[in-house]
Amino acid sequence: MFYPMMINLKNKKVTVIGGGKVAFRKVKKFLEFDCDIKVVSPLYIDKFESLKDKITIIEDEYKKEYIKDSFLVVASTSNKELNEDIAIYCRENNILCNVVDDINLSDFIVPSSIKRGDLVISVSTMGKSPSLSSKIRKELEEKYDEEYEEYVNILGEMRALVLKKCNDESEKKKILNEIVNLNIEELKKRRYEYENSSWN
Ligand SMILES: C[C@@]1(CC(=O)O)c2cc3[nH]c(cc4nc(cc5[nH]c(cc(n2)[C@H]1CCC(=O)O)[C@@](C)(CC(=O)O)[C@@H]5CCC(=O)O)C(CC(=O)O)=C4CCC(=O)O)c(CCC(=O)O)c3CC(=O)O
Ligand SMILES: NC(=O)C1=CN([C@@H]2O[C@H](COP(=O)(O)OP(=O)(O)OC[C@H]3O[C@@H](n4cnc5c(N)ncnc54)[C@H](O)[C@@H]3O)[C@@H](O)[C@H]2O)C=CC1
Repeated sequence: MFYPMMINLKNKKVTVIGGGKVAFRKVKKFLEFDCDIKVVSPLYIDKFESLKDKITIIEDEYKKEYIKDSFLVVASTSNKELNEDIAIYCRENNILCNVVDDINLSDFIVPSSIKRGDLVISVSTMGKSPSLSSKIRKELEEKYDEEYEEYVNILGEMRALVLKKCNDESEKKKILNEIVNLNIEELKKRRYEYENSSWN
C-alpha cells in the first residue's frame, strides 16, 4: 500500500538510471519541481538532448558510486536484474527507490499528475492501471486549465489576508470555505474588498 504525500525535493540529489522513454518521462516530471537531477546510461534517446542544460548526463553503465549520495533513485533500465540490484543497494543504504518494472521493489511509485502553479493533482491506481491514471489525468487537465495557476495564487493571498485580519475562528473558516466557489473575477473583487476592510 502506498501513502499519498508531497515530498520536498528542493536541492535534493535525484538519480535516474536509464536513458530510454520511461527515464525521460520521469526526468521531465522531476524538472517541474526543484531538484538536482543526474541521469546515468550508456545510451540515450534523442529527446534527452533538449534537457542537457538542466540535468547532469553521465554516459556510462550503472555503478554504485553514481547513486551512493542520492536522496532518491529511479531504476528505469530495460534490464530487470539490474533494476533489482539497484533496488537492493538502495534498501541497504536507506535511499528511496522507484523501480519502474517492479512495484514490489519500489519504496514509492509515481502517480499521474498535473501542475498548475501550486495546484497539483495526482492520480494513482496503485499500479493496477497506469493507463487509467493517464486517462483521468487528461480529463482533469481540461477541467483544471492554466487559469488555475493565477486562481490558486489569489486564493493563497486571500487566505493570508483573512488569517491576519479576521479574528473570529468560525467566520474565518466560513470565508475560506466559501471563496473557492467564486470565479476568478469575483475573487479579485473580493480580494480588493478584503484588502480595504478592517474586520474586527
Ligand atoms: C507502478 C508504477 C511504477 C512507476 O513507474 O512509478 C508503474 C509501473 C508500470 N507501468 C507500466 C506500463 C505503462 N505505464 C504507463 C504510463 C505511466 N506509468 C506511470 C506510473 C506507474 N507505472 C506506477 C503506477 C501508477 C499508478 O498507480 O497508476 C505514470 C502514471 C507516471 C509516470 O511514469 O511518470 C505514467 C502515465 C503518465 C501520464 O500519462 O500522465 C503506460 C502508458 C504509456 O506509456 O502510454 C504504460 C503502458 C500501458 C499500461 O501498461 O497501462 C508497466 C508495464 C511495463 C511493461 O509492460 O514491461 C509497469 C510495471 C508493472 O506493471 O509491473
Ligand atoms: N513504470 C512505467 O511507467 C513503465 C515501465 N516500463 C518498464 O520500464 C523499462 C524501461 O522501458 P523503456 O524506457 O521504454 O526502455 P528503453 O529500451 O527505451 O530504455 C532502456 C534504457 O536502459 C538503459 N540501460 C540498459 N542497461 C543499462 C545499464 N547497465 N546502466 C544504465 N542504463 C542502462 C539503456 O541505455 C536505455 O537507455 C522496461 O523494462 C519496461 O518494463 C515500461 C513502460 C512504462
